[in-house]
Amino acid sequence: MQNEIYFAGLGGTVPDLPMTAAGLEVLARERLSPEAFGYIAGSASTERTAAANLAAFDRYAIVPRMLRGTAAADARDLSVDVLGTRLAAPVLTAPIGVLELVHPDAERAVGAVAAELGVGSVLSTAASSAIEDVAAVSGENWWYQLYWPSDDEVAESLVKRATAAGAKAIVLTADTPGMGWRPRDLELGHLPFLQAKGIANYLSDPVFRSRLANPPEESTEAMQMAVLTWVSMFGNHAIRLGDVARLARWTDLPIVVKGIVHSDDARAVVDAGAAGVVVSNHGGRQVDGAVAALDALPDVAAAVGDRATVLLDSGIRSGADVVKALALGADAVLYGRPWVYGLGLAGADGVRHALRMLLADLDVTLGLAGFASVAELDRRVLRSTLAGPGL
Ligand SMILES: Cc1cc2nc3c(=O)[nH]c(=O)nc-3n(C[C@H](O)[C@H](O)[C@H](O)COP(=O)(O)O)c2cc1C
Ligand SMILES: O=C(O)C(=O)c1ccccc1
Repeated sequence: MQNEIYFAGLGGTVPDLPMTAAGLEVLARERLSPEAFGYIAGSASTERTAAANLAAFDRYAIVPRMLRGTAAADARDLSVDVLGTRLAAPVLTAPIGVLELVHPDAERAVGAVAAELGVGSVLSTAASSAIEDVAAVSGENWWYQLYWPSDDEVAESLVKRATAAGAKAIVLTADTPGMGWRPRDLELGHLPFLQAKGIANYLSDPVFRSRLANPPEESTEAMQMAVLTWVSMFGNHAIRLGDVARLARWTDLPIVVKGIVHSDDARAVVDAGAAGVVVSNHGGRQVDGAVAALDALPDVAAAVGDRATVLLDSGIRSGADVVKALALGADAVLYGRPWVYGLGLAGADGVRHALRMLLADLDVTLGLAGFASVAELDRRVLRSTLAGPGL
């Protein structure tokens, strides 16, 4: 039944939201403030890497198989085990910072809906709510994303708080030692990271607070000083491979390095102790002109083999996109912008809508393509649309 996953628990009603990721973006452009929309939709410079991320999926086509008895919903299994985390589908919500710019329920809505649907969530360091508050509603399967501040003691404190709060993995984002060149934010004169909306994890951190002359709650000026203190420690160009091992001394959790697109880097971080990598170019928001994430995936997957878990983000918009990423070597994907538009349009309901759309589309696509489980997907499922006849 086409809509089983989508309608489960909805009582058969269709929310008043578009049924595609592209449709959500169009509606978000109409309804959200220009600042919020520009922040989400914007990428680095000419935004050609953001476009390349989507175009890369068009260079592969799924070749459906027939008469295999897999089109019935109860014949299918989308579940996966990633780093000891059992997920109902190979999907986690990507870490997205400053979500209060979009909706007051921010990451609490995202964590709760992901848990309700049995998928994972990754909480950003630049979140609008404190780690412990998000953990309280996010169920079991959430990971913590670390932007390693230039103050190591603050970094250590954040990691230890996330570990104590029940995170199942630490995701070290390697591609953002500083912010990319983002024309949309610059044109609006609006720098989201200068807002007090993305520093809840710092304001709630005892080590960070010890760096401030005055409690931020005391006055507008004290809050501004807190924001500037955060900005001064956000960028950290000094992080190196050896820091992966240092991070591992602060926590027993598996470490995943996010933002890997070169196979040498993938091999090196796994040698340095990472249990996983996220093949990602940050949705094209960092290095414009960088390789599309999907194009980087096969080499990275080959480089790490079965030594580490491989995830992919940057361009996942549909069920077919998930099938292609898994077929090219990913164990799971991070889902980004579409649910952020959903959050902005309808809070938790919008996040649920965006996630269910992806899961239902994946379920139907997998079954109609002739596969009973995501574990069956490999390169033979696809053909290159560039390669001419044959597989
Ligand atoms: C508005 C926005 C904020 C983001 N904030 C973070 C963040 O705080 N930490 C992080 O590791 N990645 C962050 N990312 C990158 C995402 O985790 C993910 O890599 C990216 O959104 C994937 O691209 P896609 O959404 O186009 O599929 C952000 C992305 C967007 C669009
Ligand atoms: O905008 C981003 O991509 C991002 O990663 C970020 C980092 C810090 C604060 C807000 C967003």
